[in-house]
Amino acid sequence: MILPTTILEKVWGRDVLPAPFAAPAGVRVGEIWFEPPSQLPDLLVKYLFTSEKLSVQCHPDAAQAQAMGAGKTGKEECWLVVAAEPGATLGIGFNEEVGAEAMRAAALDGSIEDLLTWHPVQAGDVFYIPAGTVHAIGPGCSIIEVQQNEDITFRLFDYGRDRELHLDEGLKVAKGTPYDMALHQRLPASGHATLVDGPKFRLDLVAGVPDDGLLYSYSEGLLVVPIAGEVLAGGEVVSPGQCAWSPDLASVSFAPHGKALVTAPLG
Ligand SMILES: O=P(O)(O)OC[C@H]1O[C@@H](O)[C@@H](O)[C@@H](O)[C@@H]1O
Repeated sequence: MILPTTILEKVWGRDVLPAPFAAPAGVRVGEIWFEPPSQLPDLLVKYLFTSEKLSVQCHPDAAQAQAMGAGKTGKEECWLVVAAEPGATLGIGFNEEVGAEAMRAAALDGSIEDLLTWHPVQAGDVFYIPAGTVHAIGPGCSIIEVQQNEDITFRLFDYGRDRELHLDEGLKVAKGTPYDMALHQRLPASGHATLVDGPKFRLDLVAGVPDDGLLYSYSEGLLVVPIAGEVLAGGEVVSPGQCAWSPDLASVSFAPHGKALVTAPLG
């Protein structure tokens, strides 16, 4: 079942999108969401298109979201950079440990931007972002994001834009630590790759036809996101730029030379 999309306009979005997407006239598209189906409500897949920096922000985990009355599951996310302009960077984690008071002061005067580690990126970079990680996506990126389906973002700093900040909530959950580079990887030139294996979801790159191990791992409902070539799911042709739900991986047909992401919730 191909999922319907919702387009979100963002101050940092783009009015010209890479194929196969097209922005409606006059709309600065920041995010395209694939609406989660009732059979699999826990995960949200989005494309992000950036022309400016996103806010410096963080997300709570489940316990924090519940304690704050802000949600149930919290939000962990994973980014796959599908295209990046030369010099594109993602701010993730801090260059050095930052204490809560120093972080508050840096968020208030904007110097938090300079305390972040700006990682140079290219197509194929993958970053898992645990709850509490302070981050800011930079301009010039097209990203596929897989996230827990809860829309809680605490903005710490927004470059003086006229948008709401959530400094007190954000500082309760923000970790003032460097990013753990063990959570970064690059897509291999060939072959399958497990990109995320918990705690909240699993995400794999399927290159060509999945092996038995992968079929076993995805024996229940999943989302499939073709990135090169089409797949067949539930009798529908699913193309790059689309996302489909399937009751299991065995019901999806992959082209021998195609590439697709598959993802399913864990726990
Ligand atoms: O608060 P802004 O800058 O609009 O960014 C909001 C966006 O941030 C990204 O890092 C992701 O977490 C997206 O899921 C989220 O929608």
